[in-house]
Amino acid sequence: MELLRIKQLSKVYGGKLAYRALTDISLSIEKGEFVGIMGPSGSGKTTLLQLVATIDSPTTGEILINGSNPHLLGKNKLARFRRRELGFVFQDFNLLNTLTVLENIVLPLTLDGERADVMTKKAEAIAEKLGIAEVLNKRTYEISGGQAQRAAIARAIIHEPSLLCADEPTGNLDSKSARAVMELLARLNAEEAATMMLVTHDALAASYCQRVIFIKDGELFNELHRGESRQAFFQSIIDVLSLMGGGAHDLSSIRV
Ligand SMILES: Nc1ncnc2c1ncn2[C@@H]1O[C@H](COP(=O)(O)OP(=O)(O)OP(=O)(O)O)[C@@H](O)[C@H]1O
Repeated sequence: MELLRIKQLSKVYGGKLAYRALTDISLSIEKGEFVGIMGPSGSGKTTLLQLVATIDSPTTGEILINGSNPHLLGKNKLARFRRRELGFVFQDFNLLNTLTVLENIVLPLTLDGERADVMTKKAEAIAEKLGIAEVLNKRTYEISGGQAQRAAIARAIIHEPSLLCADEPTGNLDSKSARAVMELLARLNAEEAATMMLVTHDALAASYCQRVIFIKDGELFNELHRGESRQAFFQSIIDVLSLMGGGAHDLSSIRV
């Protein structure tokens, strides 16, 4: 079943000098798929994710999530759609540092008026699964980057969104924590059938996806499907990146 369909999407940023960031992108993502978006710096990856995440709106073209176009919703309905149907994970975690880890994780449910005991139970179950049960009562500045990103992932999935949007989720992590976060996302994808769209410039992170879509200068460039081996997939990703001139040379020595 198709979860996301993007039809002839284009984005032109306004301002004194108009800039065409995306041109005529069409693609679809099946329910339960884990898809990576890669491309050189400035190719339009974040723009694409922000349009899908309804953070920004397209200049032309259409985005359908579960068959409906969120960009046609009014302000209040859009806010509710975003809160219920989407989950977000960012490079800098975006946790609120005045709150505990537990309070951060239950935030999406708080906004929807869920009962406190129900929220705590859900948060504890998720924290257990994500290996952060022991830091639930800590403040966000008392935990490691890897734990912070796992807390952000817990917050992003606690309301079981239709689509998890992640923008460089491993960008601020050391390689060991980055790998742990990617293994976690892959496990959530496999076990919970969570649909995920991940923007990254990190070939190792992308190798955990089932499919990687490459964009260059705002246009679709190529697409790779993962076979049996993640290591072989990683190598194919590196090959496409170097074909694109994506600065893959500094990645080729990474251990996979
Ligand atoms: N709000 C904006 N106004 C004008 N131009 C923008 C805006 N946001 C992004 N751009 C431009 O659009 C292009 C695509 O940007 P985008 O952030 O989507 O690229 P990216 O592939 O995510 O890059 P990176 O890997 O460096 O994060 C860039 O040239 C950028 O300068």
